[in-house]
Amino acid sequence: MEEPVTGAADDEEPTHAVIATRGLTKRYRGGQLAVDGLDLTVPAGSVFGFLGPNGSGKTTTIRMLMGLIEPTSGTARVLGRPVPRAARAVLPQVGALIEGPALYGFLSGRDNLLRYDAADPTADPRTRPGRVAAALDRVGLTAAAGKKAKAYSLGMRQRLGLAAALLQPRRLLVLDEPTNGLDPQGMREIRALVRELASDGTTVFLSSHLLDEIEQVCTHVAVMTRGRLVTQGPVAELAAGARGRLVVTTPDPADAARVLKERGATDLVIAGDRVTAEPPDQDPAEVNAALVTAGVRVRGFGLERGSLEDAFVALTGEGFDVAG
Ligand SMILES: Nc1ncnc2c1ncn2[C@@H]1O[C@H](COP(=O)(O)OP(=O)(O)OP(=O)(O)O)[C@@H](O)[C@H]1O
Repeated sequence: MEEPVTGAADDEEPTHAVIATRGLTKRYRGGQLAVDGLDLTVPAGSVFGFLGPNGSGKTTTIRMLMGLIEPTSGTARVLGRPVPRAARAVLPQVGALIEGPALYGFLSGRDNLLRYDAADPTADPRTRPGRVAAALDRVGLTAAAGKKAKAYSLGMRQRLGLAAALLQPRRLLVLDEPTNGLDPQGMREIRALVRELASDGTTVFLSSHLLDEIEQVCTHVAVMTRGRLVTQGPVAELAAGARGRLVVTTPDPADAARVLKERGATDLVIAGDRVTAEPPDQDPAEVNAALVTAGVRVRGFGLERGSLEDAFVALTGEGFDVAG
């Protein structure tokens, strides 16, 4: 019954991967290819952002990882075990917040958690009140614990959902769009909470369609578009990869491009009086001097700061706020 953790197929698996998928694919019955050959590697201890516009396949992936739907093909491992096959063994170690928490509005926040905890057959009833109090404290809801959940703001509901996910110690938290629909204050609270949880060593996998959210809280990112993985890796590396495009503004763009090319700049683009390029590996001051020496009239010279957004646009060739 138990799947061996090691085996031929595991040899290539990075030992610290908390989530690893290989060729994971989901085609829905209607024919929609929602996830297409996904190879995802989520390192232990990371705050991993799963970034993509609406309809890019994030929720479908998460549902496969949580054993809620079967992949059409490919494999997925969570905490080293195959899902959905070993889902029952794995999922108790995973806290999940998917598509908003299911709460009873007529019950208080505390009573919701007590009910939640009671539904877990492994949870000792004698230690229940302590567990619930600790979870409420963790998400900052102690003062509001006696209020009915229907009187909670959306942000408070999300926090209560997180508290439910945190009743047991978890090695992995999976959060599907945890700040969706929240006001800026609610977003800040959830982000702070995610950072705090991660600092305790819990791996957090969160999906988002918000670039700046990923930049603010995540150590790693995978970028999805139309069911396909475009790239994945540390956020800093990705943003750095997009950094430092050279921008020269000049009435002599053709001459500028020639000089830049001679100096080793690549990927030159001329647009009106703007020449942009991947800068050569030398002091920008030298490049500027070379332009001036060659008689190029330089109005502006600089290196653009790269962002994850630049990386995304460069990788996908599209703006970010596109639907489906
Ligand atoms: N149950 C389903 N049956 C058929 N198609 C589906 C189903 N669920 C999702 N899809 C389609 O699969 C694609 C991926 O959807 P998915 O919900 O995984 O994307 P997403 O990135 O999570 O987007 P969102 O943020 O809008 O939820 C979309 O084109 C969607 O219309």
